Amino acid sequence: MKVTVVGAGAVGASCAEYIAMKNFCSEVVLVDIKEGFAEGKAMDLMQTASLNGFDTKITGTTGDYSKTAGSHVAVITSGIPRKPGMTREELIGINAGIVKEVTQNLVKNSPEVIIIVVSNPMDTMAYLVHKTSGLPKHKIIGMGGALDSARFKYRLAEALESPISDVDGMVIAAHSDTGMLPLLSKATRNGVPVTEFLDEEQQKYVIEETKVGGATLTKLLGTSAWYAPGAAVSVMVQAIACDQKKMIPCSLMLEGEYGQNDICLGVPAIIGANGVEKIVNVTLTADEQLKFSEAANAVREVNGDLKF
Ligand SMILES: NC(=O)C1=CN([C@@H]2O[C@H](COP(=O)(O)OP(=O)(O)OC[C@H]3O[C@@H](n4cnc5c(N)ncnc54)[C@H](O)[C@@H]3O)[C@@H](O)[C@H]2O)C=CC1
Ligand SMILES: O=C([O-])CC(=O)C(=O)O
Repeated sequence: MKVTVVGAGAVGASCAEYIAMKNFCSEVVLVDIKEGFAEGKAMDLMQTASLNGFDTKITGTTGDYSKTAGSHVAVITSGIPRKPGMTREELIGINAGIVKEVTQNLVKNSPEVIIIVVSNPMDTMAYLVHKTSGLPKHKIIGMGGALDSARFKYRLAEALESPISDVDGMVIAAHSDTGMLPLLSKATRNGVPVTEFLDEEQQKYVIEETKVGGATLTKLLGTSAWYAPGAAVSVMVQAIACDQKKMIPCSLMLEGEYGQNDICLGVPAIIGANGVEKIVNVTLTADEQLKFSEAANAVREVNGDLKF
């Protein structure tokens, strides 16, 4: 299994590192536009192989897409990250052009590829890939929900004063500060609804901190996060590589599901060898359904700024 990661920056390199350390792929190719950068990151990572015990071969290239030919999966992390005080949506002007060009190069060299979109604003970038790649819809997957759900579980465990492995939960809708929808009604601690343990104030705290999880880290770091984003991508790539049929919330093109059409939004899906095997329809409360629709309206407005 060959995986290409475009963008050898913070998220791309973290993603390549987690994929290699989990040892399920034969080859990872890093691509960047900055001269020598991907080659350098690949060499540095390869020099951890004997220390960390993996056999995945990692190579790097400055923009030579012929080296990516025959990739089963490609991850797009190229583009600029936000700075403190910015929204993800403000990145559209620069990132849309980059994502479009990268997508064309990837598909030209790997016509059968499955693309995982990471660059922000992610739901809109995933939509752009649908409109410009010519790939079938089950082969385009936006990464947001896997990361946001991990942050939700972190905040739930904090409020519950429990180990993270005791909690389960999922975030759907948009990968944005206001459009994320942590499904508190379905979150559990060892099968027991978390609402039985947390009072209203604690529930509100968990939801609000989850939604601004990326902004909180951006303020602390001066740029956006990379460890959890890289780990989230590696889980998605592994689900495809190992045909795990794992249920992961991902940003997918909706055609009637959750009452939406012609938009990419986070919904739970079964991820396996074919990419998206199935979108899972979860029953939402009336309030959750309303919030999902509001998130859709906001993403649709951002999508309106795209030029194809
Ligand atoms: N969907 C999600 O959950 C997350 C999305 N992100 C997004 O991922 C993107 C990358 O973030 P970082 O890695 O922190 O940024 P970074 O600046 O560390 O890395 C981006 C890399 O992309 C490269 N690049 C730019 N144009 C390129 C092109 N045309 N071809 C190939 N490479 C190109 C740059 O040279 C740079 O090395 C940002 O848009 C960020 O907002 C970040 C974290 C989570
Ligand atoms: O916050 C950002 O800009 C990067 C991102 O999407 C995340 O970490 O969730």
